[in-house]
Amino acid sequence: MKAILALADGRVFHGRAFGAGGEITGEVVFNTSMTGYQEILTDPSYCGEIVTMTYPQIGNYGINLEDVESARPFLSAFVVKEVCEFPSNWRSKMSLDAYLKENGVIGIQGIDTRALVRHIRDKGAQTGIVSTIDLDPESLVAKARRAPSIVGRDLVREVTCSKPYHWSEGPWQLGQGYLGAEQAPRYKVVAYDFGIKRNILRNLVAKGCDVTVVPADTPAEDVLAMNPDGVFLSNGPGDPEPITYAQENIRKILGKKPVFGICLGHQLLSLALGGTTYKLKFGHRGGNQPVQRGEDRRVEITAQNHGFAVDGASIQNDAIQTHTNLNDNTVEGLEHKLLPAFSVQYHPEASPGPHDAAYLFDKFTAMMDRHKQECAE
Ligand SMILES: NC(=O)CC[C@H](N)C(=O)O
Repeated sequence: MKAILALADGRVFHGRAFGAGGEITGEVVFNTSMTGYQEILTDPSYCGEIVTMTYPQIGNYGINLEDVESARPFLSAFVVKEVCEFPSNWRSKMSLDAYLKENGVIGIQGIDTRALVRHIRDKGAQTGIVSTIDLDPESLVAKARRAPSIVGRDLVREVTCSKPYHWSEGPWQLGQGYLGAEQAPRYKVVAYDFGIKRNILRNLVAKGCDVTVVPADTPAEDVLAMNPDGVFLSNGPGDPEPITYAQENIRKILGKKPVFGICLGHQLLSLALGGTTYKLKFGHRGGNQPVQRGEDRRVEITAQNHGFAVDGASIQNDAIQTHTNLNDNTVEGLEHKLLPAFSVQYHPEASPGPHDAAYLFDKFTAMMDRHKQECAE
């Protein structure tokens, strides 16, 4: 079956449908990870986005029931050069095609993804449409132009949990699957779910945290009433600016409890501090982004997935820029000058991606230890 991907600026790509049929709009972005398509499909941060994989063949190891980062895929559509029809892996339970069909996600293959990515890099990420129903390029471009932009929309409400829940699953081990907590938890953490990835929760459990996940709009008063040792701000989709309720809650928690933010959490923390964010030309998505830690100039290869960034100058009175992206010098990490709060724009939990930044979870527990001690004195 034929399918078309059309961009708002008029560029059109013809391909073949896989997964579910239909029509959907979204911000067209690309991810440079060579593996990890399951984790990418189920990362709620991709809500509202049409994701293109730069790796040319996707689906080789099929779909298993373990490598998921949330309950289901949240992205709008999936764009690939070639889908592997005969997956091979001992954990595989079904093909990528069958998985996308089951979850109602539209796929398009046979696309010259190199040409598409070069176009996005030159012209910028923009709204697009994928359709298996309407195959008229002009009509599709017109629909893409009319579709809402990702800027200014609250997508967090579409992915956050509806009620609080407790998380106790730890990291995965070969032959054993996901482990439980190895030790009695030493820290009580409340994690704001703006679209949280499970591997963040697993990393927190591995470091001795007892984690309660709460909906994105949970009032700060309710979180503080739980008396946690620390508050975690998760990743999540879309533009951080319209998520004003989260910024207000973070402002009320700052200084009272240690705070650690990742990706959208980092952007929301910066906005809560009075900083500003802006949309990057085409974002950072992949498992090979070089980031330098200012303190000792150590370079980490990081996993990333974001289209917005923090303006460093806007927060320099309150926070130190701890990490910098070596590709484009954008802000990758912050630490408050006086209060126990820090955040990174990238994904230390990886999944998929390199584990160079896993030390940040220890930084959070060390911060909670220090704060506990200071409160006891
Ligand atoms: N992974 C994330 O949390 C992404 C943050 C935000 N949605 C962005 O695109 O910049």
